[in-house]
Amino acid sequence: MTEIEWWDYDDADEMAEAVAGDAAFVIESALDARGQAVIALPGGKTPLPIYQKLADKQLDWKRVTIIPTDDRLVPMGDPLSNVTAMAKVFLPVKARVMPITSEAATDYRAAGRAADARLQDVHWPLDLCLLGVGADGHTASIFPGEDFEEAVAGPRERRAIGVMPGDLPAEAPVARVTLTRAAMVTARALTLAVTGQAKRDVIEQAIAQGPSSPYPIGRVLADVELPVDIHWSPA
Ligand SMILES: O=C1O[C@H](COP(=O)(O)O)[C@@H](O)[C@H](O)[C@H]1O
Repeated sequence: MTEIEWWDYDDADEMAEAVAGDAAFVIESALDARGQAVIALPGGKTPLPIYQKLADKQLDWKRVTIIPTDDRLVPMGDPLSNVTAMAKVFLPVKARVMPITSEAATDYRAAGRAADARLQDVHWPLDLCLLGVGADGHTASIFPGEDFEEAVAGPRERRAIGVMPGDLPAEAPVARVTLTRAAMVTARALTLAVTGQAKRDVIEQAIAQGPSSPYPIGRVLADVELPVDIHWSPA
């Protein structure tokens, strides 16, 4: 059973400050130990204040690689592109922001294979994997649907796959590329940052269901070997 600790905050700004502080500590430790750090950050809207507070930290950003936990198959620059949002904040501080999608891929599965190949060049495991959660219980871009089992229980060495959500989410109704569960849970630090009571209810239910949870976040968090921190604020 996974050891999970909840951290509650009054608001999203307070949560962002704490999560950015923890992430900076992890990055600093990796830089001290290895001279480089590799972290995965979630997309969507919730982490935007965290990006900014993290980028404001005095770190040797040139030696930090940032990859999205997942991305939508849209052109670079599109408002739905997770890596574009990260690049806007972290390129000015000179971090290496690495896309996991490319416009050249012919279909979502090919895009997933290309991402997996590209990620073989990155130092592994991740120093930090920060995850978000959707109101429907998806995390990164692991959704119920035909690619679900492959994403949560595929070969351990596979780092990324292409995914077509069974029900396309209204806020971003497109195919995706996502890190696999294996790539995420082998990170040296695994952390979630979420807002809102509805998401908290879904996560608590998913954790209680354990490995048989129909929610992606439940499958990802079941039987994780390292302790997991969940940062939460009401809005
Ligand atoms: O589609 C996605 O959604 C989740 C949740 O996003 P949020 O805006 O509700 O915080 C996100 O974690 C994931 O990376 C993203 O691609």
